[in-house]
Amino acid sequence: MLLTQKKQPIEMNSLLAVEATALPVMEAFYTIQGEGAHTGRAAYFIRLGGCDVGCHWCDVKESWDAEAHPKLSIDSLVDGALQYPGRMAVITGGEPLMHDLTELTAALQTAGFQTNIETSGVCQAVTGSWDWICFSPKKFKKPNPAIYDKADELKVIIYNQSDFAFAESFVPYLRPGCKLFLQTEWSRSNEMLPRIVDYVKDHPQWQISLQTHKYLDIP
Ligand SMILES: C[S@@+](CC[C@H](N)C(=O)[O-])C[C@H]1O[C@@H](n2cnc3c(N)ncnc32)[C@H](O)[C@@H]1O
Ligand SMILES: Nc1nc2[nH]cc(C(=O)O)c2c(=O)[nH]1
Ligand code: SF4
Ligand SMILES: [Mg+2]
Repeated sequence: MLLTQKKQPIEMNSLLAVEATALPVMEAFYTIQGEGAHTGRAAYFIRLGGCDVGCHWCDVKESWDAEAHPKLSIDSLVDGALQYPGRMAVITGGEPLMHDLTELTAALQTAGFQTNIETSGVCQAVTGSWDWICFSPKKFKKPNPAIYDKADELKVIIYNQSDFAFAESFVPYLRPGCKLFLQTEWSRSNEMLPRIVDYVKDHPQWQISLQTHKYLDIP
């Protein structure tokens, strides 16, 4: 009886250790946020594996298969971020909300990081504690409306003319003050950027977001 009582906590501890979250990580790197409201700020990016949205123009298709990427512990991810002076972390993917991000964001915030996410909003639930949510909805899979009143920034990719109406369709559901960005799909820049310029001049509640890291030739 005594033995059983003594052993139990040890078994519980080892069980907890086994269950501690690890996440599939395609890459993690320190760079400059190239897009949206925080453009130009130093940031540590953590790109998680796994996405089933299927955007045909996605610029990081290698991220889609979660199984193709090693699972890393939360501790090692936070340690990696702490190697650099910036204290803004951007969690992206793949579709990061495919994973439960409660532990990762808690650990990053405890370590002093601002937690930002790039998401299509396609998810069962919006997990994690976020200082900034960039919601980038896609026509290819409907977002979970749970993201609407949490988004700080709406960033819609403009591939063709119908994407302007798609972008506007989300506005009524967002919080007042949510920033509104239009970003050209990279390969369609020559055709769509002049149209985005005209659109923003006519609809000044919107701003242009460019993938400035691609012009700068940085990750
Ligand atoms: C690669 S996605 C990962 C995060 C999440 N799955 C999403 O789509 O928001 C990061 C950002 O890059 C944008 N993006 C992806 N491919 C792009 C492209 N070819 N041109 C412009 N933006 C692109 C996405 O819309 C999103 O805002
Ligand atoms: N520099 C840089 N800024 C970014 N902003 C969003 C990105 C992403 O892929 O989520 C991204 C990226 O891949 N690189
Ligand atoms: S949702 Fe994001 S990661 Fe997934 S395919 Fe679309 S752009 Fe790529
Ligand atoms: Mg990118």
